[in-house]
Amino acid sequence: CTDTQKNRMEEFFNSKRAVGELKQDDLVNICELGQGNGGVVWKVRHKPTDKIMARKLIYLEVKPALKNQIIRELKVLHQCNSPYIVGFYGAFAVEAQISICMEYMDGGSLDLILKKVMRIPENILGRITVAVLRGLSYLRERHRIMHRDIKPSNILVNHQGEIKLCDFGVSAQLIDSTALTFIGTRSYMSPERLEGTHYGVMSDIWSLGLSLVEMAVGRYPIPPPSTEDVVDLFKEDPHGNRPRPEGYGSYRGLAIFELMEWIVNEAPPTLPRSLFSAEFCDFIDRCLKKSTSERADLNSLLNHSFYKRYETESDNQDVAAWIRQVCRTES
Ligand SMILES: CC1(C)CNC(=O)c2sc(Nc3ccc(I)cc3F)c(C(=O)N[C@@H]3CCCNC3)c2C1
Ligand SMILES: [Mg+2]
Repeated sequence: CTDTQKNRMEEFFNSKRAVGELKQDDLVNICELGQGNGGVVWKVRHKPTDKIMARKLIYLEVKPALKNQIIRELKVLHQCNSPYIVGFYGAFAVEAQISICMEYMDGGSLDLILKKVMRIPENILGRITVAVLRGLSYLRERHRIMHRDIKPSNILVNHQGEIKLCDFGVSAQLIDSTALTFIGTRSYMSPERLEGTHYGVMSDIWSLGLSLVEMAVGRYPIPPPSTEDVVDLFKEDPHGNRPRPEGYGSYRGLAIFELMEWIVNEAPPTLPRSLFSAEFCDFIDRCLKKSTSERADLNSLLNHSFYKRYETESDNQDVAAWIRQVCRTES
């Protein structure tokens, strides 16, 4: 943890103390930030403190007892304090709506960023990898939980160049019951999880690998684009700065079930060696091993040359500059 990171967390902690107990009537909607599967997120202002927050609304048709248990368990999020985890202000329920109020990340989520640019450059993907692995390590070491929903839309960035995780499940036993209701994008799920066998943090590693390939190539990587397709993508714009043309990379492929079958039965996607560094290609191959016994675990990835190349950066200025540039080309 660098001094800057410590100061920022101290700052957040103080602003959180000023907010105190969150109440529905204290929040004013500013604009909608996104619609996920089973949840919508609003940019809101907390009137008593004028703080800007992100408020996630989740519609959960469950018995009041279960709803109160979820709210109680969400309080664990007050203990999740890390430079790589989105800050948490509090959670409350009004009728069947659960509200989770969190730090507003003004760069948005990586799925929305990816819609603006053709692809995310390898050096930025390296910094994203460092943040995700450190976030996963924090959750495992300090809270003994895995994320369960690693994908570009759950990795958020801001103009300070910070990269943080959100939407991880803290109320474990409720997750699986509710996860079935939030079918959503099971397409980031690992083969073992799709097969319904037991899964663990190794499943998060698969999801990280798949997310990195999607952000590197610019489209969901299953079924894999032919190497020619990928080379064409890069020929058009090697630096991937141009906003993508309409329909580019939009996923017209397999239906969700065929997709799940493909993930379980076919070979995993790989990165073309001609377009990415050997370390990045190797890192991806180790994340996307279908068998969990062959797949790299968190600790070995924290010692991988691709991670090592980017973990030394102490400030976030490279990412901050890139976010500014991307947000300037407002598409
Ligand atoms: C069931 C649930 C609401 C309660 N238990 C849960 O434990 C959670 S927690 C949590 N979110 C969350 C987590 C950390 C931060 I920081 C911010 C957050 F919004 C979520 C959450 O949002 N889940 C969404 C529901 C829609 C489909 N995608 C996953 C949950 C799940
Ligand atoms: Mg989400």
